[in-house]
Amino acid sequence: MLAQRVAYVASKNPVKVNAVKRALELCFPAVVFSMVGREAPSGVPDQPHGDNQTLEGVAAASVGLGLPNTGAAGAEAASADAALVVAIEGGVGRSSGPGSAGSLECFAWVCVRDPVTGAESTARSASFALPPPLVDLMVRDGLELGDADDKLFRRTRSKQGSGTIGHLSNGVLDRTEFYVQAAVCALLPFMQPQLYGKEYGRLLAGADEAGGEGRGG
Ligand SMILES: O=P(O)(O)OP(=O)(O)OP(=O)(O)OC[C@H]1O[C@@H](n2cnc3c(O)ncnc32)[C@H](O)[C@@H]1O
Repeated sequence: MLAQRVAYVASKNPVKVNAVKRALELCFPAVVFSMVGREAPSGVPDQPHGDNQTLEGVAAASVGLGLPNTGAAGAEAASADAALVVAIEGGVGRSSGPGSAGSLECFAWVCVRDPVTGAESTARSASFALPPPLVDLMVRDGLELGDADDKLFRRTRSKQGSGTIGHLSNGVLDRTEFYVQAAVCALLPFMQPQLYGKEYGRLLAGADEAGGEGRGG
């Protein structure tokens, strides 16, 4: 019998919930996850700028949703079935790469927390350069990337669909896939607790027990 666990995502954006679900399924094939998406305060602007602000937002969101004794959501997350809390925060920042130095690039940070042990892991996504017409709308009109994208490419709620990366890559890579890889990277310590530390081991220990019980019965 497969172990059942609840995974909390600090957003209701289906792109983020689906990306985390796919990453968890790939990383932990012996566990069946039910996903709960809830908004959690990041304490940073809707469009975070730079690595520091984006990281600050993703860390705050994962704590706000998952820590025990932070209200009903926290208590629930601390229950035996609660496996992990995952937050993803998209950010933009100045690129330092040759050829694109000074232009804006888009990236995300992912933070994964075990709400019981407090073990935490973060990873940064890949990044891509934003084209000048999009940057103009963001800088001149103060729009967040998703709104600038909708306006420039005449789309609706693009941030809940293929995202800017989906449009720019002609569908080669969509926002969900873009986040799946980053989420897998953030999950590595939870997959290899014998290498990263026993505080990351609760999920697998629980899954092994449930799998063992199932095989025995
Ligand atoms: O509901 P929440 O969780 O806030 O989801 P969001 O999509 O609004 O929140 P983020 O803070 O993660 O994203 C910041 C902005 O980056 C935008 N964005 C659009 N396409 C993107 C892409 O392909 N990759 C990363 N960010 C993208 C997104 O639409 C937002 O306007």
